[in-house]
Amino acid sequence: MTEKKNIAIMGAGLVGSLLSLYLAKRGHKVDLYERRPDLRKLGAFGGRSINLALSDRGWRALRGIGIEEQVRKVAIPMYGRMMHDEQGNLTYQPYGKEGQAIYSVSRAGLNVALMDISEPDPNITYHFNRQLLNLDLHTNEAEMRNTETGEVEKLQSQLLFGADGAFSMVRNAMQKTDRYNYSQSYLEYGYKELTIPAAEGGGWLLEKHALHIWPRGNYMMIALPNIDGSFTCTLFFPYEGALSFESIKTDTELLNFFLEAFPDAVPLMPDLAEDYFSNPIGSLVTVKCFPWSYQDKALLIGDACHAVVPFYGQGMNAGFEDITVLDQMLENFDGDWEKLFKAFERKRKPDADAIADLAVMNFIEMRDKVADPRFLLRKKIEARINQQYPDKWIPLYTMVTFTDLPYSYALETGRLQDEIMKKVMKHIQTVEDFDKPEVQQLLEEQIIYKEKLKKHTEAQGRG
Ligand SMILES: Cc1cc2nc3c(=O)[nH]c(=O)nc-3n(C[C@H](O)[C@H](O)[C@H](O)COP(=O)(O)OP(=O)(O)OC[C@H]3O[C@@H](n4cnc5c(N)ncnc54)[C@H](O)[C@@H]3O)c2cc1C
Ligand SMILES: NC(=O)C1=CN([C@@H]2O[C@H](COP(=O)(O)OP(=O)(O)OC[C@H]3O[C@@H](n4cnc5c(N)ncnc54)[C@H](OP(=O)(O)O)[C@@H]3O)[C@@H](O)[C@H]2O)C=CC1
Ligand SMILES: Nc1ccccc1C(=O)C[C@H](N)C(=O)O
Repeated sequence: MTEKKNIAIMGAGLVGSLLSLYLAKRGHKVDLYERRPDLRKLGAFGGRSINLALSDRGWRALRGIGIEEQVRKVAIPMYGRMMHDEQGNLTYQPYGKEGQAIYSVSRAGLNVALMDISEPDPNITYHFNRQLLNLDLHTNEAEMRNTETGEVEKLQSQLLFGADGAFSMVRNAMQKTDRYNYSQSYLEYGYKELTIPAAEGGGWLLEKHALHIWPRGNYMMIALPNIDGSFTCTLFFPYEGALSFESIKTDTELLNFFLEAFPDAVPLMPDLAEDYFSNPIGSLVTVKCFPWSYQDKALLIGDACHAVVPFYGQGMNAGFEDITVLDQMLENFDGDWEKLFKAFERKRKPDADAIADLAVMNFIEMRDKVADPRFLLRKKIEARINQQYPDKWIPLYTMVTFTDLPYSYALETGRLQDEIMKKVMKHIQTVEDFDKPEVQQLLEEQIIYKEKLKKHTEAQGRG
């Protein structure tokens, strides 16, 4: 039996709260330190409703701790994308096969559910209003500020997890160690959250089982449904330039821009100007770093070691998958934490890098390509290929969203499939063209080639 540890988790966000349950399940004593106040005492979570898309990787981690069904009750399935053009015309693209969906959940609601389920565990203690200021990695001595009193306290733990998000202080401490690799890259875009309220008397003003997109080439707005009937909209917009956060300064400029760009949304957004001018602009950053651990003392997890831009809706899902992977490794654990941390970071780093790249690629798909009929035709053709070769061809979006195939495998296979799709699409003008003998023959050849390449790569990997 391995020794039970006193573990400190910095950050009681989505990943920290879920991680506490997995560690306590194995008998460890867990203390969580969160710089914000207890969300549950803020009443309606500060008034704003911000949601996230939860998909298979996230569900798997919730299932592992027995909380899947509870979350499903308040999750809204979104079966596809609903595109809105400049005239208000709608086009629909399913995410996967019938029944496959990504689920809109309230960020605060999920965090609260995780806290509510973990707090009664005698091995788990939450400490709110405690901000990590400094960490000495050699001793694991942390300097914590009580944000209510301003007092600074010292804290000692045997093991420490950094689940403190994209701007992690635990990572900050690691960055000061020898030969530490770190990069951060900001997009020239920011985001602003806006609202479409519920219909009078209740209900949703747009189709509730879809993720809505207003793709406009250089920028876009999206909307995800909430259970109270409202939608949270997010405008992804350049910081600077002719049409940008910088260029829109007055209510009139804002309304004129929205009437031109999103005319069908304007009548649904009575608080547009108030939301727009009072809500902050969020920045969009990719953070890559390595290693993720320090000796047998500390490990980063979630956004703290791999913050990705939100366009694939995978940031939290990837963080939750970190926990599933770590838990699998703990199953055969021999008590050597340093070895475990090293194995974990080696396994997850290529996948974290892959989802970071995929997320940037999906921004271009969402803001631009989805408005192109050729792109939508291509998606239909890919669905037909998947039907015809179910075990040889899985669309990239499906691999990322509806399977637990490693993100790095999905990225690599997706690139190969993209090459093949380009060749196939040269022969296709309508869905019916898919059945033409020349298309079928080309596809057959390409699938054989792809399978050979896969076997070759696998053999190399083994060698
Ligand atoms: C606009 C937007 C949309 C997104 N949409 C999706 C989506 O649809 N699907 C998806 O899977 N992901 C999405 N994400 C990503 C997702 O929000 C993150 O991946 C996820 O929140 C990461 O969880 P985490 O617990 O690692 O970090 P966080 O949720 O940031 O939690 C970190 C916690 O640590 C606390 N903390 C920070 N510093 C300190 C400190 N010094 N001391 C103590 N505590 C500290 C913070 O207060 C916070 O509570 C989106 C992100 C953005 C910005
Ligand atoms: N990958 C991405 O592009 C982004 C990811 N996220 C992730 O979303 C989750 C929650 O988002 P949310 O609650 O809105 O988080 P916030 O945007 O509120 O960020 C939390 C805190 O981080 C600090 N912070 C914010 N932006 C920066 C910055 N550019 N540089 C340094 N510090 C910054 C701020 O602290 P202070 O006030 O003390 O300065 C802020 O209060 C987090 O996981 C975060 O990791 C959030 C934004 C972008
Ligand atoms: N949750 C998000 C937040 C911001 C931007 C995109 C999403 C998505 O989920 C996009 C979805 N995966 C899509 O490809 O249509």
